[in-house]
Amino acid sequence: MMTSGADAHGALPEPEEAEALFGDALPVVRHYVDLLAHTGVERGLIGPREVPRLWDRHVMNCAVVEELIPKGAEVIDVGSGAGLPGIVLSILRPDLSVVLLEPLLRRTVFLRECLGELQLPNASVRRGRAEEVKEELRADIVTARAVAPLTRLTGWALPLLRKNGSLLALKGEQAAAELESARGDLLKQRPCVADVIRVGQGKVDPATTVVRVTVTSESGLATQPGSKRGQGGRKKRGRKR
Ligand SMILES: C[S@@+](CC[C@H](N)C(=O)[O-])C[C@H]1O[C@@H](n2cnc3c(N)ncnc32)[C@H](O)[C@@H]1O
Repeated sequence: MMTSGADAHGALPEPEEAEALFGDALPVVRHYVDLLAHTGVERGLIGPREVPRLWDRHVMNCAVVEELIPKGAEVIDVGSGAGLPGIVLSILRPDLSVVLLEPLLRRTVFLRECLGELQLPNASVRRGRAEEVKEELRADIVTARAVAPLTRLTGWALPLLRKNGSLLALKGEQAAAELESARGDLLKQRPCVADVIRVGQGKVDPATTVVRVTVTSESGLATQPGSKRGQGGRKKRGRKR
């Protein structure tokens, strides 16, 4: 059972900036924060010490990544955990189609319950590891936060991307150094360009640091005749069926 309501885990200070950031979506975001602070903590998905900083350090920090996602994009959130950043993005951007990819059953149960409670028809949950779904899933954007070091992460994420698609890896202060030491390996994995971007300036403090890796070649799957295309085998929207 999902629990929420009266706050048993300490105050949940909502930053003033939340209203401007989320607009009409704010009530749904509040509900999600409440689920994280209660059910998420009870089930061991969120550390109790994270509760007072759920808004700024987790939810808002993830939300600003939407600046880098084109309209109507298909997104895979690799290692979604309790839904960060995938659930936040699906609340904020109803135009997106988001797959929350997560191997651990306990977490996928929570994610499915959240999608039901928050009524998010533009998101779905897929239980699995990124390296296991590369023959099936394709996306325009792959997001990942706190999942793996960059070289391992790109090994999982780049095969999931369509040509010109991007991995958006939410990283900390060491992002630029991590990218520089990984650059040679990235190019061996798949032709790509990579940079470090700070998003959410003036909306979140500190701004969110993202390593963006954009692939410049077709994926193997997309060029195979008769192969499944798109998420879960769906053809990409707008293409002739
Ligand atoms: C530290 S948690 C981060 C969760 C969430 N992204 C966040 O920022 O709160 C890392 C998550 O990555 C998942 N994970 C680990 N290896 C994975 C893989 N190969 N493919 C997909 N997810 C993976 C774990 O199960 C876990 O939920």
